Amino acid sequence: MNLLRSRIQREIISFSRMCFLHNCYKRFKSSQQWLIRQRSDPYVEKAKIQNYRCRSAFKLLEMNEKTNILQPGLTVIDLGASPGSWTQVAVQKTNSSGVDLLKPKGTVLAIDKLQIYPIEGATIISNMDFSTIEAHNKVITSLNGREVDLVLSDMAPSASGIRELDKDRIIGLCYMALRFAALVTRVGGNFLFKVWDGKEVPILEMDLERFYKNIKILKPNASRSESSEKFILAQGFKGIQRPLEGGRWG
Ligand SMILES: C[S@@+](CC[C@H](N)C(=O)[O-])C[C@H]1O[C@@H](n2cnc3c(N)ncnc32)[C@H](O)[C@@H]1O
Repeated sequence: MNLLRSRIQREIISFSRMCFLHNCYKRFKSSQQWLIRQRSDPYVEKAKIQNYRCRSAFKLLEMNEKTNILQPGLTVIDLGASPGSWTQVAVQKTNSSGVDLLKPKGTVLAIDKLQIYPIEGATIISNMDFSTIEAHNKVITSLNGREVDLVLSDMAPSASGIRELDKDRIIGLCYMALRFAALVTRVGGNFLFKVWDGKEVPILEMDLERFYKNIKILKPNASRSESSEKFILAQGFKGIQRPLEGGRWG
């Protein structure tokens, strides 16, 4: 009996070792592929040259080129902003330059659960998980009563390796961003956010139609074709009844 038990224990240990080694190999392989892809990616090089913190800047630049959602003078919130390339683009586009010099300055507020190093012209809220009430209150306080023209969300959960679970998690982040956008956006304002395509996306699009006049799906060239990532632009916020101070609704 004892012999059998120790044999089973040995088998379990060697199986665990095999799984551990297999996982190490998978991680090594995927980090090698990541390195190769980064080296041959023209957007990585362009981001370095143009001083953007990462290649994602070109996704927003391209989507803005098509839709003109970023204009001088706008108030913009950037959710899941670290390392900060979308915030850099938002600051550039909402602040006047050249012929727009007479237009008012924009306001950009960026938040992430990770560190965001300072970006001139933006208010940064680092190391704060947006799924907490404290984070929502902090953003609302920083807005100082100003209504928001545009909410951006490039938030993405850390990959668990289980695709369906990750897709569900990003949908959770999208609904959280939508609820917040509905609280702070002015009537007519816009909401641009990232999803990973999946069975929940059509339901999300239907929910968006209750709050926004126009829904567009965008897949910029800078978004890798093999990625299920796509962006949804919801335009023309219809407005909701918001709670007044003291808990009444108005
Ligand atoms: C793809 S990155 C954003 C890149 C950014 N748009 C840029 O251009 O630099 C996704 C970010 O979402 C953030 N994120 C995910 N869940 C979050 C949460 N609950 N609260 C705040 N940030 C979150 C991650 O920390 C990560 O930095």
